[in-house]
Amino acid sequence: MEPIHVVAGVIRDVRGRILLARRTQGRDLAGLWEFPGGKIEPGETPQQALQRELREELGIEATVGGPLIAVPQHAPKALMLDVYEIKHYRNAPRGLDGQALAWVPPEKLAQYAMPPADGPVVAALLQPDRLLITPEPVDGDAWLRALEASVERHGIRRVQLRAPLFATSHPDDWRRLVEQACASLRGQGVDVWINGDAGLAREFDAGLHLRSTQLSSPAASEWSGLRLAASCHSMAELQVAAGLRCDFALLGPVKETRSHPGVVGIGWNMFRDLRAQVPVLPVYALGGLGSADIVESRRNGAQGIAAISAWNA
Ligand SMILES: Nc1nc2c([nH]c(=O)n2[C@H]2C[C@H](O)[C@@H](COP(=O)(O)OP(=O)(O)OP(=O)(O)O)O2)c(=O)[nH]1
Ligand SMILES: [Mg+2]
Repeated sequence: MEPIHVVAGVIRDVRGRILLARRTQGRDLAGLWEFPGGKIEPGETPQQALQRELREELGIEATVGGPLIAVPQHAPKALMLDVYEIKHYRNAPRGLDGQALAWVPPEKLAQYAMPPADGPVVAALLQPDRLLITPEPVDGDAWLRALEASVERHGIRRVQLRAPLFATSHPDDWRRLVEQACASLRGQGVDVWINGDAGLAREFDAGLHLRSTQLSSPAASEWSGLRLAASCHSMAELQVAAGLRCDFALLGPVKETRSHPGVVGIGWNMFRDLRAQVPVLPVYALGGLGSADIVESRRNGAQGIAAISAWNA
């Protein structure tokens, strides 16, 4: 069955607060808060449908801006939640269907109970659209300098420290590099994640990025109290990541990568289908992708892209 195409708008006031509407009684998802909008009718473009919905529900005349994210959802209802920024609007929004309205500071959005497909929308508004994954160090000091330069130059706000080979062969050197990287990246305002090692994540107060192999036998007690993220290659792994309440997951490879020549990617259609099985969870696309792919990733329901080599320069 074709998914229902729903359009919704991110409407802001002069203080940067975002408008949520509460679904009225007697409809599905009653009582939950949502971005104002509704179903596209035959013959309408998404922009036309959104203008109409905002006029009907709020009494505003809106100019629809750029797309934010299109979240595919498989169950309980097959739908595509297609969200746009609203650039300008005339008139003050009113709840014309009797729905309650709330102007919510972005950092408080998570306090409102929303439908599952809104999880990735809120994440798209609040969390970085790029995740830098470090390469293996050859020379530790050069690795650290290159990491700092890359973060600075490309405005990166989320980093995964990953070097499975070096961490195994030089554990003490790796620990020292992680300590230094955590200190300096935090000074640059970066959200830091450590690959695989719960002890280091705890010691340096970073998030723990789980390898896909760690998802097959989750060590929930060892990970308790840590922020978690996970690398996934299948629906089963994504479901474990969602069950662990990971902040986000990585899914790929979407395209063939330099590090794995000959391994064919899953492509965007498969990415979208897998992503649709795990509402709520923000998912970065990984594998052969760079900044130029962010817009396409968002059209396929991704938080953005993760890459080892895209921002090394
Ligand atoms: N508008 C909106 N709908 C959402 C959001 N998240 C989410 O899962 N949905 C779902 C709920 C519904 O199943 C569907 C929207 O359908 P709806 O019933 O509100 O559609 P509508 O405004 O055209 O109203 P109706 O006349 O058909 O009742 O999308 C969201 O943030 N905003
Ligand atoms: Mg509606």
